[in-house]
Amino acid sequence: MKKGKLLVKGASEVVTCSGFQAKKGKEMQDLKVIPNGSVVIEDGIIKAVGPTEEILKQYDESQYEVIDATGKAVLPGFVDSHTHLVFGGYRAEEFSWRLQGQNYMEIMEKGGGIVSSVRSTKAASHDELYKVGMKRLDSMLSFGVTTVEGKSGYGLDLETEIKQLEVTNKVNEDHPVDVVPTFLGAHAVPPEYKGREDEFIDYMTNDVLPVVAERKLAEFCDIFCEKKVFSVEQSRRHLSKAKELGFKIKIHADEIVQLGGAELAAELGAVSADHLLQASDKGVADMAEKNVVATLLPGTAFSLKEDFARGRYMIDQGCAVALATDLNPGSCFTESIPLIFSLATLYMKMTTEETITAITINGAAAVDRADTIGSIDIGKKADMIMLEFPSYHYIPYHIGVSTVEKVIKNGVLVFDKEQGGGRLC
Ligand SMILES: N=CN[C@@H](CCC(=O)O)C(=O)O
Ligand SMILES: [Zn+2]
Repeated sequence: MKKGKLLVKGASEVVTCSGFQAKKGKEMQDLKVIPNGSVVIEDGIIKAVGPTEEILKQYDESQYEVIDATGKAVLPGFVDSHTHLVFGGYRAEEFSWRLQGQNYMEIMEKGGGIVSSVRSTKAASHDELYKVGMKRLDSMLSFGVTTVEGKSGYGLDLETEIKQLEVTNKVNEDHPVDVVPTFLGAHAVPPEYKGREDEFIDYMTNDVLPVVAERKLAEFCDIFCEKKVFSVEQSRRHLSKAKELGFKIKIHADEIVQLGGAELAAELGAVSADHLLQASDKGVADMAEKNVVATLLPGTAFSLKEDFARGRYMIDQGCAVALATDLNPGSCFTESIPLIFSLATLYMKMTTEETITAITINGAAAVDRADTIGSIDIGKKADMIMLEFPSYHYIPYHIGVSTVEKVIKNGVLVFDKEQGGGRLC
């Protein structure tokens, strides 16, 4: 009777990240590591975790399929809590323009940037978007990601926003990685609405948002609150309606200019505020007080050659910090978790422990799932990774390279470098 019963046995360390809510400030440092540990899984759920000796006394290993984790570290699956997963086309030329000195907003103002991806996403079929979405999820899985958030926002009209969200929901159904859908219809002002930003927000708020709610296509609503994009007042209006309709809230906040997005996130009870390169001291204090997860995206700052968000300061002020890739076709085209580890530890003054917390339990909190994923705790989904190495310290140490050997999703082995390194089901 082994079906659905898995024993991950004798890991040199089980990095549990134990907890059922976001870790704030100093709590981020404590990974609650069990040396020489084992994990018992039944029907996709963690049934027991503890020192191997104790687990083997309580559970008869002959009743389980066994993964031998001797000499390997086991951690919760990573949660990439901010991505623009489904988009059509690419913008490689913009990368070279940026190398030549043009900045992100200049490119956006001359018709490149987000609206360029809007054109390609409108032109792409459902099937084309599905294929690239699945491919990107495969890549994320290989880095140990078991849950991602995926935003729309390359439609900016009813039909294309719906198409993106339908594809997001479909890849969620078909791929082992879970995808949390977010509606980001207010991602940019389309050219036909230039100078009529309020009308566009009214359209998104009154005509598109209710359809997304009615069809249950997204769990979160997000907005790009930024100078020359959407003001704090427009963001407040749009997000307040979203809340009334039952969406949870995220905000692209204080990325390029200090506009007050962090403060707005706290005022509205957002689950997370993201980017935050320019967040004010008051914004940081407000987020800490109101338990808004500060989701930092160092890959984007790196790619845009901007100063990094003040991760160290935010943690010291008692914030819960999450880290994510921000995978998107413009400002940061990467699925690379190792890159995020390098940037957070080497450039943002975050410790390895804080970085792991930021991409496990705090990532889970950023998608409002800290009660079911993000840690190795009894009763949670068995989403786990096994490294090729004996300790979590190898993750940032092996610079830019994935240290993940195996990925277990809902109690099933779905990726194994030893079996070729592709998706197994
Ligand atoms: N800053 C706004 N939105 C995206 C970038 C989207 C794009 O450039 O296509 C972000 O989170 O970085
Ligand atoms: Zn984003």
